[in-house]
This record gives sequence, structure tokens and C-alpha cells, in this order.
Amino acid sequence: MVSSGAIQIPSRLPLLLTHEGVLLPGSTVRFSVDSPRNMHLVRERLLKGTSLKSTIIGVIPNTRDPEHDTDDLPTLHNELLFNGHPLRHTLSFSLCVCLCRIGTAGIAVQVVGSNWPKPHYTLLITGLCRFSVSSLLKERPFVLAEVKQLDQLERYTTPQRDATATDDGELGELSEKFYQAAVQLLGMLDMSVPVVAKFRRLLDSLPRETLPDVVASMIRTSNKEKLQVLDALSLEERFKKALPMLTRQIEGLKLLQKTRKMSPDNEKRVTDVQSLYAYTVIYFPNLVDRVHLAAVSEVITKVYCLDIRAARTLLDNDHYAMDKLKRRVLEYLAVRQLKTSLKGPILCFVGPPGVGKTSVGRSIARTLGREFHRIALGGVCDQSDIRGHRRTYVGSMPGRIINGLKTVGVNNPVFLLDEVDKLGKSLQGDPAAALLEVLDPEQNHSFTDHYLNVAFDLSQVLFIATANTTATIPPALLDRMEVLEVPGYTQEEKVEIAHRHLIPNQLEQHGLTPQQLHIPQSTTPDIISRYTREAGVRSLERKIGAICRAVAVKVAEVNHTAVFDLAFSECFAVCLFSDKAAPPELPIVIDHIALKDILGPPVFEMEVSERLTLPGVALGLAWTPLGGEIMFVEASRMEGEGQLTLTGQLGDVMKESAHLAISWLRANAKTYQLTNMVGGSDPLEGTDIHLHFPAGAVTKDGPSAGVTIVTCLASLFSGRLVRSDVAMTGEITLRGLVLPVGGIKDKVLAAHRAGVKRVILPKRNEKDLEELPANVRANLDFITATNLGEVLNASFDGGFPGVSGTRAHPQLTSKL
Ligand SMILES: Nc1ncnc2c1ncn2[C@@H]1O[C@H](COP(=O)(O)OP(=O)(O)OP(=O)(O)O)[C@@H](O)[C@H]1O
Repeated sequence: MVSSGAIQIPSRLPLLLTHEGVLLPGSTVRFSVDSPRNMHLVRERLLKGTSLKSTIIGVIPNTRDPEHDTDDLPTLHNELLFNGHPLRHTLSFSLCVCLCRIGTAGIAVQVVGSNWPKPHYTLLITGLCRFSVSSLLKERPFVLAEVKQLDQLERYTTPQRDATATDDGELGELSEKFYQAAVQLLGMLDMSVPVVAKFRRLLDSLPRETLPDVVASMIRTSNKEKLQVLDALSLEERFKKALPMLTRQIEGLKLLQKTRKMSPDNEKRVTDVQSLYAYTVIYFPNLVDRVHLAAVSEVITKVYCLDIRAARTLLDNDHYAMDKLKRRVLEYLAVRQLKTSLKGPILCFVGPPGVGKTSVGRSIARTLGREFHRIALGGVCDQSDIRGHRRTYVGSMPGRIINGLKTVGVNNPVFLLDEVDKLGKSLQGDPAAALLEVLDPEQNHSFTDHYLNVAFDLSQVLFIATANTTATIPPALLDRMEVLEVPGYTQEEKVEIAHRHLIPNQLEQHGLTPQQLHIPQSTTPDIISRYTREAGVRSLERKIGAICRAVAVKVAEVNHTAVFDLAFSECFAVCLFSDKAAPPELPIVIDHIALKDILGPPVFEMEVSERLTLPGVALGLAWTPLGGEIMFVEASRMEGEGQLTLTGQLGDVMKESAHLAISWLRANAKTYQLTNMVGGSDPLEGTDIHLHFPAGAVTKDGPSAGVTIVTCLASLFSGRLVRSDVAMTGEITLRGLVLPVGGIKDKVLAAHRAGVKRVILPKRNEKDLEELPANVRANLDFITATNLGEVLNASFDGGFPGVSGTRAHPQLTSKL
């Protein structure tokens, strides 16, 4: 059997020396790999290679004890000739043994790595054809050999004359006998089992000459018997070796059926296909596709081998802080590694803009060694954006999922579904409904894009979603995701992020070096507090970019002058060889004055204390999808008829909170000695009240401003100033209770950013404080309140009249 024809395996193959299982052409076998040579082969050939060719390897069965396949084997100088060629290498004993064997060239269709219980890989290999080793080219780090193909590959791919069909001699007889025996075996099995039915169909379409290999790999045979089939180079001999094995299997099944018939309640046909098909997955149709694919596509499937320690280091190197998120991401990756499956919850990172959600997604892809693709979902309101258009439309095209796969060119990328909370809806359907199918691991193995109109397997794609808030994510979609909250950063964290990541990145992007621009650690807090007000670090990054641009101009000017001082030839050399501007003598240091020159006058001032200088102003804390915010509440009163005016774009819930606050204050006016303009005990008598929430263009809603409105009005009616360093949040009831609210972490971070010293919050929110960074907890004084009396007492210096003594609870002082 000499190889001829179009389809050839590579003439040089890396060899996998296996101790378990024998790979026969046409079968698929799972091999566990842990010896040093084989591990090298997987890492350097299968995982690094990107072409289909690099997934073809030679499998040489080695029946020796695996323990002996170590690198310190005794080596022999091999002077054997093999197929007429001298073997020029010094070979280990095990290699000499292996060399005498025939092997099977196969395609690695899957590589799965694990570190538990020890580092190893599991390979799924589909056998293509026999080969013999002509000469060894190298022994380390893995064995590479010059090989000679022994079987033709075309027999699987092109309908051609069957070598045995026309043979009237012994071979024809043998092959017919073998075929009939195979039909008999299948007849004894349960056809309702898909793999049996599939094999029955294949039996007629396969060339007879392939049957011994296929059948021997499927029936119960020992490795020794399979080796005999592998070693049989003549077809006749192969039939002769495999036929007794097949007959034995039939006899065994007959016996089994007989014993089952003897017990009346067990008359069903043999369905124990599992025992018969111990190693086998029939792969012929795939094989045909794969061999053809070799000519057109270089895309292969790589399953990661993930090292959790390396993943941790990578995530730590890329991102400062975010400990909780990083821990959860590592847990998620570790579980996937142990399960070696991709099914699992879809992670959804929820947090304000610029806190690193997208960049963590990018790091995960790097950690897994996969392609990364971001799909922006903001404003998508047509389901064909996800699923594609039907081809009947002019200008139709595939959806974003299929387009993304086309862009990355592999079927297992990390897809970041950015801003799932901003999906729209329109007459053209609901894109969220299409996403349901994409994100459901039970359904997405057969995702159908309207444009392609064939099912596509998305189960290898790792989806990660990001959002600013969960409130607007459709519930069915949210249900399929595991939400990981990413809160904003404290000032100290931002300083660290700036110096570890943002400044070096911006220097790099602007072609500057630390020798040219230096932003001292003492300047960064000023950039953060005076020029940005955000939960994340995106504006901070922009400001640093602006500083870099300004400095780049200076550096370029200096260089220009310097270049003119040079002789022409030197000048030419500078132009040729310097891709970065030459450093000026001293780095340009950005101090407070330089900062003002470059960025202009400060955009934000520490305005809290200045604005709380009149009675009738209080500071609240609000949550928005952009993070926490401080929120002033102002009240004024004038002669009138008890009217309440509310301004500042308030929602219904907030308006109701204002009415509640007024009702509670009127009901408790005597206790707290609150008066109207003429000194009467009903604060609203002959008085109009105007409540305003500044930043009038921004819509505000929610119940959490309740305590702030009460405090603001109490200040107005009593004429006393609210403490200038206090901010508060909490819902109120008509009876004066303080109820818990959401977003505490973001709100407290906002208070901390604004320089507030005391935060009043509902008692039932005390547990949320544990999630705050230690330095924030240490810098703030937390007062937890169960009723409005406690809130008022903590908001005014020296407590609030009427409640002191009776309502000043010792627990008002935080124990944190
Ligand atoms: N903890 C961090 N360590 C280092 N860099 C960070 C960190 N957090 C954010 N960054 C940097 O801030 C920038 C903005 O981050 P990114 O684009 O990931 O934000 P995002 O949360 O996805 O925002 P959006 O919701 O607007 O998409 C990036 O350059 C990122 O590298």
C-alpha cells in the first residue's frame, strides 16, 4: 500500500507516544497526556499552532510501562537502519521500541488541560491513516520524525472504486463475509439508539477496505488485538485479524440475549451500547469535512489550558483594587477548568462607567488565551441586529454575533456584550428576546442566524455582559446572568490606579517617557478632586492625556531646537533612528501651578461647607447609574396660604416623600418646637414653602431623599444650620421611621469624595458598610438611625431641641 493521490499527510510528524489505547484510522480516541515529551508536543505544537496542519500528529502505541517514559532514560547510540536510512540520532530505549511500530496519523480535534491532580492534557484524536517512521529528526523537546504514509486518505473523501468490491478472489470473499458479520452485529443492537442507527447507515456507504479498522475500534477488543490490526499492512491480513474479533463479539451478544430471555421481565434487545462503544465516536462525516477544510480554512478549535496562578497574576497586573470582582472571576475560571465545560452562568459586571468592566473582560480573554470581541448593545432596538436579516431583504446581512465570529475567525472567543442595560425595543422586534437564545447554554448550541439560515454552535463562546444598572435589564435576560457589582473607586485607589496604570499608559500613547514628564504623587489627588467628579477613572485618564499632550508640545519644541543645533548628518541620523522625541534635560514636573496652566481653573470646588451656611439646606446622597452623587436640598418659606412648591424635575416618588416630610413635621411641630413665620405652632399656617433640588436639568426620583427633606425643613422651621460635614440617605414613613435604601456603597463613596465627615443612614443598612474599603470606613463617622428623631439629633450641632434627653440614644455614635 503506497500512498498516492492528492491528499497527503505532512512528511514530518511530531510523535505522541501513548501507553493507553490504540488509535486506528477512522476512530476517535481520548488520550491522557502527562509525560514530559508528550506535554511539550501539546504545548509547542497543538496549542501554539494555528493551522490545520499543526493539529496533525503521529500516534505511536507503546505498550511499555508509562513510568519509564521519563527524560532520564538510559540512552543508546542507535545504529539501526530503518527502511534503508541510517538513524543518525542517539535514541532512548523507549524510542527504539516505538520505532519498530507502525503508527496512525491523526487530527487533534480537542485539547483540554487540567492541573488536577497533576498537570496533564486530554487529547481527542481522530485517526486518519497508517504511517511508518522513516527516520527520527529530533528526540527533544518532543519526538519529530520523517514518516511514510501507508494508507490512502482519498478512500474517505472521494467516491471511488472499492478495492475489495471487484475482487473475486480471497479478499472479495473475506470482505463480504466481514460485511455480513458487521450487519449481523448491528441487527442485534437497538436501532433506536442514534449511534447504532448512524453506524448502520455508514456501514453501507463506507468502502469495505476501511471496515476492519472501524469495526475493530468499536467492538470490545484488547489493545493487543487492536495492535495486530494496526500492524496488518495488507488488507487481506487485516480482514483476517479483525474477523475473529467480530465473530467473538456476535457470539457474546447471542449468549447475553439468551440469558436475558430466560428472565421474563428482561426481554428487551441489547441496548448496552456504551460497553460496546467504549472508545468510539464515529467521525467519518466530520473527517470528510475536515480534510476538505484543510484547503480552505485554517481555523481550529483550541480549548484552553489554564493556569489559575498565572490568571491571578495577570488580573492583578492589569487591574488595581477590584479584589471582590477578581476573586469571583478566578472562582469562575477555576470551576470551568475543573469541569472542562463551558456551560455555566453568564457573568454580568454592573457598575458606573470607567470602573474597568470592559478591561476586565479583555483580561479574561488574555488569561484564557482567546480572542476578544466587544459587541456594543447600547441603542440596539431591532432583533435582526442580533439574529441577522432574512436574505430576501435588500442590504440584508448577518447579525452581530455571527459578524463577531467572522471578525475573530475562531469559534471560541470571549464576547463582551457591552451595555446590555441599554437595549431598546421597537416594532422590528425585541433584541433582548434574541439574546435569550444566545445566552442560554441549553439552546445556544444551535443558534440560527436568519442570514446564514443554518444552526451555528455558540456553546464554545464565553459570553460576559456589562451594564451600568440592573434596573433596565429585561428580567428574563437578568435571570440568565450572575451579577457582579463593580463599585466606584476611592480617592486613594484612584491615585494608585493613576500611577500604576493610567500615567504609564498615557505616556506610552503619547510617545513620552518618565524622563520627560513627571506627575508627582502629590499632584494626582488635585487632578482627581478638582478636575473630575466620577466613580470611575475615565475622566482622570482623559485629564492625564491632556497633560501629556501639553507636555508633548514642549518636548517637541525642545527637540526641534536641539535638532537645528546639530550638523546636517547628525540631524539626518536623529530623524532616522529616533522614534521617540529625545528627552529634555530635566523631566517636566507637573505641580499645582503647571496643572492650572494646562487644565485651566478647577472645575469642581469643595462646595459642601460653603453651601450649608444658611438654614434650610441639607445634603443628601443619591444613586445614579453613573455612581453615587451628593445632592443638595434647599427650602425657603414666604407668606402665603400653606402651598408647597417643588422644583428640580422630581419623579412622583420623590414628590410624595416631600409631602410625607411636611406632614410628619406638622404632626411633630410641638415636640420639636417648630414654628411658622409668625411664631405659631403649625409650620404651614400663613406660609408657602418652596423646596428645590438643584441640578434642575437632571431628573430625580426615589424615596431615599426622605430624611434629607425632613432635615432641610426642620432647619428652615427652626432657623438652625445643619452641620456642614454631614450627608444622609434614607426613606421615611408617616410615623417617622427610617427605612433602608439601596446603593449605600456608591453613596458613601460619593460622600467621601465630597469631603463629608459624617454619614447618616438607616440602621438596616449597617450591613452594607462591610463592603466599603477600610480607609473609607476609618475616615467617616457613620450614624445609623431607626427614626427621624435620631436623624435630626445627628444632623445638628448639639442635637435637636425637643429630642435631647428623651431621644438622644447612646447608639448614635458609630462603633465602626
Ligand atoms: N482597577 C483598574 N486598574 C487599572 N486600570 C483601570 C482600572 N479600572 C479602570 N481602569 C482603566 O480605566 C479605563 C476605563 O475602563 P473601562 O473602559 O474598562 O470601563 P468600563 O467600566 O467598561 O466603562 P463603561 O461602562 O463606560 O463601558 C481603561 O483604560 C481601564 O484600563
